[in-house]
Amino acid sequence: MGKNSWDRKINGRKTMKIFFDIEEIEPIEAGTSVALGSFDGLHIGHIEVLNRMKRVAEEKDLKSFVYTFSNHPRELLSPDNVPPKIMDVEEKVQIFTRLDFDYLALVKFDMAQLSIEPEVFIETILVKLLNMKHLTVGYDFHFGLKGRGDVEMLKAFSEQYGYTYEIVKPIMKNDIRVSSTLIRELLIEGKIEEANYYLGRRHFVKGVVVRSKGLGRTINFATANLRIKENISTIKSGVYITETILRGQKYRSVTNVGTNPTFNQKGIHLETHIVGIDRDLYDEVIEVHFIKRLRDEMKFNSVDALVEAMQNDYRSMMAYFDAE
Ligand SMILES: Cc1cc2nc3c(=O)[nH]c(=O)nc-3n(C[C@H](O)[C@H](O)[C@H](O)COP(=O)(O)O)c2cc1C
Ligand SMILES: Nc1ncnc2c1ncn2[C@@H]1O[C@H](COP(=O)(O)OP(=O)(O)O)[C@@H](O)[C@H]1O
Repeated sequence: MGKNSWDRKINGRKTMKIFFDIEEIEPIEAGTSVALGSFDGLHIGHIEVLNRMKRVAEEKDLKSFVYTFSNHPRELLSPDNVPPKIMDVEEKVQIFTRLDFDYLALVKFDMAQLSIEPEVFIETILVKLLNMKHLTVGYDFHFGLKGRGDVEMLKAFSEQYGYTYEIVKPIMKNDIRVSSTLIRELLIEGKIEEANYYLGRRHFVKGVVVRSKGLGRTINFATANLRIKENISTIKSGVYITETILRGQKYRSVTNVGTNPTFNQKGIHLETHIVGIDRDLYDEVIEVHFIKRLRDEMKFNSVDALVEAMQNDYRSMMAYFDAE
């Protein structure tokens, strides 16, 4: 196994092999059914592409292969206009692992990827390296130098290189085209229920619990603080009803995303109070799943007023779950 690749194991069963670098990809004798895309957010449109790719892999006895990126191509293309990420590599890996493919390549989108001629990408990466026999992509996928590669080019080369293809049409819901941009906007506006609807699942943030100032315990409201992650700022500040997964168990929780203005703090962070937990969680990994937004984060005049508001949030959260 290469230095950067992982073998994911679930219940001892070997499942998905992950490559973090093109150099790590090994020859795949059996041939592959490939899904190609950025897949930020992994919404219902992406899931459709991935499911169709997997179905063909099963039908044609090919290996299922997801080729995606660990960063957004726009970080190189237009650094001043990089969309906030819906999810980072940690969350992507989490969902891909659940979907269970044979191979996942999380390629860093660098100068080499940016400057590759699309025809060369098809020949050297898809055909030669991945031994691609079938390709599934979304209707608007672009690749290679200046984004010149598109579905028409992929179709045009299929006969010469001996692969079949399927182009997946946009998924529509309520006359709205589901896209990463749509979901990003909904999260930024705090419309979590709508975002979840188009994601086909609950938006979540996964991370390590870090030590903070220890104020939570002094107000009898311990909160697990996540290590700062870039994609936290994609969610509008405020208080949310959430469900937290810790060591595979689900817990009710109430979460604040914001800067804690009452304590004049800086920088956006995410902290959650988990029901039924009364122990140290430092260094543990938790997943916070967003369900409903309760209110804006506010600057209170006193700690007492803040505590009262937090107790109110707690009661709203408990009432929500009791009614479920
Ligand atoms: C449910 C909930 C609601 C919160 N609402 C606010 C708020 O409106 N304004 C604010 O300044 N901080 C808010 N906070 C953050 C608290 O100020 C924070 O939990 C406290 O400062 C303890 O921080 P520490 O864990 O970093 O010690 C909220 C936290 C929770 C869990
Ligand atoms: N119910 C709970 N929800 C969240 N964290 C809890 C809970 N009970 C205990 N903890 C632990 O207490 C810590 C939070 O206490 P707090 O005083 O807010 O400290 P800090 O400022 O370091 O976050 C969490 O990181 C976790 O280790």
